Amino acid sequence: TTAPDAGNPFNGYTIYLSPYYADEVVAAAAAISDATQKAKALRVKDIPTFIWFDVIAKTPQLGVYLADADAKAKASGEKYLVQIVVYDLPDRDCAAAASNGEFSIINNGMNNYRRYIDQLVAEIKKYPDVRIVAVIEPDSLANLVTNLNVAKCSGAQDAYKQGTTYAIQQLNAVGVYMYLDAGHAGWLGWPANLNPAAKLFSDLYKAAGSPQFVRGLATNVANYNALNAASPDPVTQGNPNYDEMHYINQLAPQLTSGGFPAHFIVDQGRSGVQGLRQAWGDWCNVYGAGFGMHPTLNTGSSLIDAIVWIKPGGECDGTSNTSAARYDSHCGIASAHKPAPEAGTWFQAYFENLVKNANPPL
Ligand SMILES: O=[N+]([O-])c1ccc(O[C@@H]2O[C@H](CO)[C@@H](O[C@@H]3O[C@H](CO)[C@@H](O[C@@H]4O[C@H](CO)[C@@H](O)[C@H](O)[C@H]4O)[C@H](O)[C@H]3O)[C@H](O)[C@H]2O)cc1
Ligand SMILES: [Mg+2]
Repeated sequence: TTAPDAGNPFNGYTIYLSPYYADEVVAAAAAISDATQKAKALRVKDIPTFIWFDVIAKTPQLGVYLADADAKAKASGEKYLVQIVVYDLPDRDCAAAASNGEFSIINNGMNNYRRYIDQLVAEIKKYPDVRIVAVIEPDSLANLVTNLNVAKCSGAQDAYKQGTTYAIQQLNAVGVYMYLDAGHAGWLGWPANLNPAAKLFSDLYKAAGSPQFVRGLATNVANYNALNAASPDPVTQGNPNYDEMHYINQLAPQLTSGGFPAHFIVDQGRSGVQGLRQAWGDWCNVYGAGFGMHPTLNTGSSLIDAIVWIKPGGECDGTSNTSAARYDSHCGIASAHKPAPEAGTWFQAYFENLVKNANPPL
């Protein structure tokens, strides 16, 4: 694979359903006694989400999924696309505690990260007929825009830049279509953050050699913002970019003029209900959230390739156990659903609420 297809990489492709998430959903539905809710829950297993590679031990599993997608493609005559999240930088999630990862900079982190990327690439090379869309490193570059005052983030600055650069260059060489994580309207969408964000993204993109398969940015990953809010959520007060569409419309021209003609994908997996948060910065297991707009290419904007579900609804954002090593206070606040298990593990009560509160209804 030398050059990307022009236009929207999702066009004409069948999205591969994560068996991992489907299994979680089937088990969750089995635990729901109400017949109506159980039926609604089961519908979620047929909605495509992104598969998160949050530990190096999961990298061989990518080959299993690619082989499965390849077989399904050959059996059906359809073209298959697998959605993944690359998420294993050393000193990960530097401004929070809930999703701290396995690698640390001081403990050979950069070598371990390159090994992680190399192992993903080795699996990808085996299945050239399966298209891959990858979200690159949620919460990494966004933290370099707003949190250099946090020691762990300023200490991780070089690692995040070198790591994401290595990732996009290596994945570009094997034809993976990529969207860099770009926080959300309530993070980088504040007017004061827009230009610094655009500069960081376009500088990194150009320094990496403008990799052709880097299609643009992913927004609202694991967050709750509306794509198009009917009216501004009160917590957005002070920010004219009160939803993802406003954020994208303001950011895109700054990226283009910076030499990065970006398109976007927007996570709506947990955006069905607005007006839930006490503060816009509340990000952990926000209570009352619902599954949102279903994945579609009918986005209403030429800037947005697809509405997607990136954070798999029902997988926890972080533990509420105050004595846990990865306890983050954001998971203990009023708007956080408690008690909550460790980040990434199944949060049954939360999933049941996502089903109940889904908008559009399941
Ligand atoms: O009135 N004004 O003019 C004005 C101007 C600027 C203001 O400051 C802005 O305030 C914003 C909050 O409103 C801050 O945004 C929050 O930043 C946090 C990281 O620091 C993010 O947390 C991450 O969330 C991820 C999931 O999204 C988690 O996976 C991850 O673990 C977790 O760490 C929150 O989402 C995000 O909402 C901005 O930094 C800050 O610059 C405020 C007012
Ligand atoms: Mg997180």
